[in-house]
Amino acid sequence: MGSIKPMQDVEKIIVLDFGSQYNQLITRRIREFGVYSELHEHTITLEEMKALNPTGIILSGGPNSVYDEDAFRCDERLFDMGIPVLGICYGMQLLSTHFGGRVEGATNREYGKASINVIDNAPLFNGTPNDQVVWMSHGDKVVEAPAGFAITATSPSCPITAIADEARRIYAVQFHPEVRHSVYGNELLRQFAIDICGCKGDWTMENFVDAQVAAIREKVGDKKVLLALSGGVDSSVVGVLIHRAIGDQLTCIFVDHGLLRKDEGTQVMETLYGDFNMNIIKVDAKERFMSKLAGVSDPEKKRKIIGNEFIYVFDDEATKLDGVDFLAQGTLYTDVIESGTATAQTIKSHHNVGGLPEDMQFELIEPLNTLFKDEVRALGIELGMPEKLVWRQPFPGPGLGIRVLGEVTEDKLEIVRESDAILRYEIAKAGLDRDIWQYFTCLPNVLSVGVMGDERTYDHTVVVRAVTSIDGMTGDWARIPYEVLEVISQRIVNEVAHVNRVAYDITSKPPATIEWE
Ligand SMILES: Nc1ncnc2c1ncn2[C@@H]1O[C@H](COP(=O)(O)OP(=O)(O)OP(=O)(O)O)[C@@H](O)[C@H]1O
Ligand SMILES: O=c1[nH]c(=O)c2[nH+]cn([C@@H]3O[C@H](COP(=O)(O)O)[C@@H](O)[C@H]3O)c2[nH]1
Ligand SMILES: NC(=O)CC[C@H](N)C(=O)O
Ligand SMILES: [Mg+2]
Repeated sequence: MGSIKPMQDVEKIIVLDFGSQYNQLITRRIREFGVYSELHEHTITLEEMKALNPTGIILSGGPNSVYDEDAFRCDERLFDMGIPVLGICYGMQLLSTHFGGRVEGATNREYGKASINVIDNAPLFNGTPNDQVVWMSHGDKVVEAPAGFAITATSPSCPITAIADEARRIYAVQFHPEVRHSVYGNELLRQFAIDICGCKGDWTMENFVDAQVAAIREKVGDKKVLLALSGGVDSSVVGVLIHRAIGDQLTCIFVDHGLLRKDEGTQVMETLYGDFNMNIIKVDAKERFMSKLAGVSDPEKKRKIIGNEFIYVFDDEATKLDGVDFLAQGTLYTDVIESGTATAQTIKSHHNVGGLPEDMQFELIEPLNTLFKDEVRALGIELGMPEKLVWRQPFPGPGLGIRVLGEVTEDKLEIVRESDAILRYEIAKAGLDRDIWQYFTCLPNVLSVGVMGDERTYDHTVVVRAVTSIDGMTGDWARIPYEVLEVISQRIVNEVAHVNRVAYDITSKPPATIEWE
């Protein structure tokens, strides 16, 4: 995952991805207490793992049963590296069978909170009570612990809840410590990283900046880098980071694809020119994007067309500059996971990951692709960036192209652009812009009957979407006060032509996603 391996010399825990929905939470919980952690595919080889120089390894949960023919496995030599290993759920079942234990399908699936009993002085559970509540999500279970392993926790429904081989420093738990419902889960992960692996816990965003700057310098040498700069948080942070590393070898390209919000093109250029001393080129690519999108209504097709066209624009700019080998993007971990990986299903193809053309010539530099949005914001503050930029709400690369549902036309874009501008104005006026994670309007392409000035209308519905979230992975609909909603609705219907109805989306993520396409 990712093209740059910057953190060679930093103490770190590697999490192997066996497809659990929660595996990304493991890495971020560990980073939260000062130990760098990254997620890697379970197919990683011993040689690749050694190159990462990990201090400990965690095997994540996953949907497979260990005895399935095509169940995900890992390079078994990883167990002989002599560094501590922690198996979680599927990870426990996998390492148990590897060491000669036995796993069976349980008669009942166990899903939700469970009370477990920990033996006295059990490693991993140090300092936590013997009776504790954890969060389980499994169908199979270990029914015979492997030789050399002690059973360190039990529960009525899962007698072998945790095991440990202290001599080999191999540990496993059937429950999910990374999920907040496991009351002492964080403690357990901390014990593993700090006490068992011996990490110092002194990793900070400052170390991250230093390591990334050094790695970017080494990788780029005297070549040139193009940065896809949107004016959003992620690519601006990448811009400052790369500029710190290689100065004028960096050129930023801001693409106006005709799918930007009202006045965004001019605002981005003013802010970025004003605040940073970087080379920025604005490319007017409206015609080429709109002509490629004409007649296309399938959301995944639209995303891929937009992702491809971005790269073709960068290609054209690169040939003008000569000697550009690298393309930098502000890709986050969320973009990677939602676009689908070897183990995770594609939810939607983010233009900058799943939407890239197969014949792309550039080598990618994506220093943020292991981080979550809130971590990137912390990084922006660490880099001394202005708060107004760091706290900007996210805006997706495909822009209004995925907020006009179905075919994108100029008329429909205009409705979204104008209604979105009203929404943003009113949210800021009500002082809610920092509390709500993301807020926008979209056009579902639904016409309905209304009455305006005694006349029948048959016009568009605009949907207001506003969510609270920490990292965009999950979210809840924002409880905007009725008075504010009322003003928003009135203004949109009165001021935006061809709108006679405003609806408010009250769905959380999951089951919905934040954007409608
Ligand atoms: N209009 C654009 N011009 C150039 N690059 C873009 C544009 N829109 C998106 N990108 C590239 O795609 C990446 C992903 O977009 P995304 O919206 O997730 O990040 P961002 O715009 O940097 O931050 P934010 O999430 O705050 O909007 C960006 O980091 C940037 O590299
Ligand atoms: O740069 C981007 N390119 C994309 O293709 C893309 N799709 C969704 N998003 C943003 O990602 C976050 C999660 O969105 P969803 O809940 O809709 O999947 C939200 O913040 C979305 O706005 C994108 N950002
Ligand atoms: N969450 C998990 O890792 C589940 C592991 C395995 N699929 C089971 O059902 O037991
Ligand atoms: Mg953006």
